[in-house]
Amino acid sequence: MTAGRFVTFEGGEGVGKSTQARLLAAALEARGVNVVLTREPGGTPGAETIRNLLLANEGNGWNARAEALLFAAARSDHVERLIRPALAQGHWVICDRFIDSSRAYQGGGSGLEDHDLLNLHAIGSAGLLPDRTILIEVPAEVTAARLAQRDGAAVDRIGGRSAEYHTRVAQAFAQLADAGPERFVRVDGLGERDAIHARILESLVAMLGTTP
Ligand SMILES: Nc1ncnc2c1ncn2[C@@H]1O[C@H](COP(=O)(O)OP(=O)(O)OP(=O)(O)O)[C@@H](O)[C@H]1O
Ligand SMILES: Cc1cn([C@H]2C[C@H](O)[C@@H](COP(=O)(O)O)O2)c(=O)[nH]c1=O
Repeated sequence: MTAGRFVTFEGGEGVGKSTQARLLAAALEARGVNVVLTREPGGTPGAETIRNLLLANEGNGWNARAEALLFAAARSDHVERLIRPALAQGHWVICDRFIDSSRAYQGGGSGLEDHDLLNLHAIGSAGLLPDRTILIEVPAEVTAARLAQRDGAAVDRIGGRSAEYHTRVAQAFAQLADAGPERFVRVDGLGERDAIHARILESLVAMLGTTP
């Protein structure tokens, strides 16, 4: 049996990651590919519990290092119990956020060092990296309107941070993509959902071994 493929979606809040992850999963399943669609933080019962600890607005929250440790712990459980077994069975794993979110949010946004975050990932998840990472980029004023329509006034602990914080996150994502063109694909998330989906599928043709 061939090993599966691991594709992640990254980007700021409301850029369309979940929408595009679902469209990609459906397109792959229609081609007969076994797909596991999952998300971070979360994807296993333990990691979903940690998600609630991280994102709930109740309580005092976490300092940046504690936050990074909690994301790494959630990821460790997710990788060990869901992602690696699925890949070993030849499934494609499509994950809505992964290690690059820690590098962009806890690194770019909160100021932790990239090598420290990669060390945590080495300890927690043996450094597993995706085969392909789709970075979706949308201007902040557009995502603000989308999120207002989707969530109203509700924001979680990290989504509710300042505009400056989220600008640093977006810049960090762009820098990661520029530094890793062999893994990252940068996708313009403006426009029709289906047109964006078509561009993403096109970028995965070589991995699929067929035309889109
Ligand atoms: N291309 C698009 N054009 C307009 N609206 C879109 C587009 N793609 C997604 N949306 C809408 O924007 C909102 C955010 O999309 P989605 O939930 O997929 O983003 P996300 O990046 O996963 O967000 P978050 O990080 O907050 O979970 C949703 O209401 C979705 O229906
Ligand atoms: C994996 C991961 C996530 N985050 C942040 C990014 C978002 O604000 C939330 C997740 O919410 P979503 O609606 O599911 O996108 O968590 C982070 O800061 N660091 C991470 O590693």
